[in-house]
Amino acid sequence: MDVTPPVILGDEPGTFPYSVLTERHPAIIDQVRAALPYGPDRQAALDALLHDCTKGVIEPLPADAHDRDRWREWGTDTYAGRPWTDVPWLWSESYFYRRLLGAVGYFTPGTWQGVDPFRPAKLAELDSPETDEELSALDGLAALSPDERDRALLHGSLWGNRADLGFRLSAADGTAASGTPPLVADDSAALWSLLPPAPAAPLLCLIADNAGRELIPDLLLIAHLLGQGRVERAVLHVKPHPYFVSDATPADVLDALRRLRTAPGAARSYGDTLWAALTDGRLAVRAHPFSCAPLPYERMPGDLREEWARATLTILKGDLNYRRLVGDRKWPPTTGFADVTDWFPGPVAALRTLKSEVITGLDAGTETALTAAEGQRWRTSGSHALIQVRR
Ligand SMILES: O=P(O)(O)OC[C@@]1(O)O[C@H](CO)[C@@H](O)[C@@H]1O
Repeated sequence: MDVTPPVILGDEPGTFPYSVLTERHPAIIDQVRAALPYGPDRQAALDALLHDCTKGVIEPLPADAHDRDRWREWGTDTYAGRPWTDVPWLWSESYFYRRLLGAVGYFTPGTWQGVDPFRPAKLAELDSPETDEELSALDGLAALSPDERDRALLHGSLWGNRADLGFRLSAADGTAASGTPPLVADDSAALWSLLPPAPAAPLLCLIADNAGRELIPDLLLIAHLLGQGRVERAVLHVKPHPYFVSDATPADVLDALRRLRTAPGAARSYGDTLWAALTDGRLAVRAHPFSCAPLPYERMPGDLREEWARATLTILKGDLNYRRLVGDRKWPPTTGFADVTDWFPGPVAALRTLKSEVITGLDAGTETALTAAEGQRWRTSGSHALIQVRR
């Protein structure tokens, strides 16, 4: 008997996925219109997308789209003609961002080719006083014990996942929740045991999520692990094009590096470490097309499978990567994390704040306590976090 629970759709009014499709996506279209002075042709394309994604059905990509065939393989042949709310939520969200980039002319020769519609918001965050504060806090790390420093940098990367610009559009007061309650699952001991101080792990892969205030602590963690000799080589996976509002692209990596190297104090030396690691090849940045695929990682192509099989550890950051890792399904929360990730080609860790319904690997007591205190809100509020590891 097949006991795999159903994939999450966006078809139930009152649920978080439904609100993303019917409220968040229109709000993102407005945000994009306000961010850059798109001309009448682009405004009309955005009008058409707004109509399509709220009142229309899924349309295939135009015949001349460079990635039309890729998207046919990824699902447009199956889902074209269906309402956006009736297909897997993971798929419809991802397709929305592809269509948005099409509407603003990101892929077509002309003024807007290659212009990230989310860049103004990303830069504002990167240059904010909050980022200044986070960078100056690095000066205090030298006074900590090695274990405390490890923990501070790991938790910096974990909680950096709250800094998600798309998520803030939906947070009740426009900001993500503050405070850091205990983790709902914490396998950090297993994570550190995979990355002992010696011998150095030959390869760490980190699959990044958001730019700005999440990417900076991700880079700091990588610099720390390289600097400590826990890791010989690291590959940072980012998105090949703008995605889910604030997801990191190669351009965002360069912006983050610039931010670190122009900061005073310890931040600058972390930036210098990263610069040196990039130039001598100990750190590589990769932007694979599958990073923007609307599919679970279980369907990863052979080259990624091969790389992640070689890695001592692959760390996946954030909510969307978690959904893609465990499958965006209605798992009972106590389903074993190791059971749903047993197909992953090597040891894998998830560092995630909880921003959507899907969850695995909780113990029954934790689930009961969270639900008693908050109803189901703990699943989506972004105020809880986890570190889960499968060796
Ligand atoms: O992956 P991230 O940045 O942590 O979160 C992405 C997110 O904001 O977008 C989705 C809803 O659009 C949810 O999975 C989640 O809330």
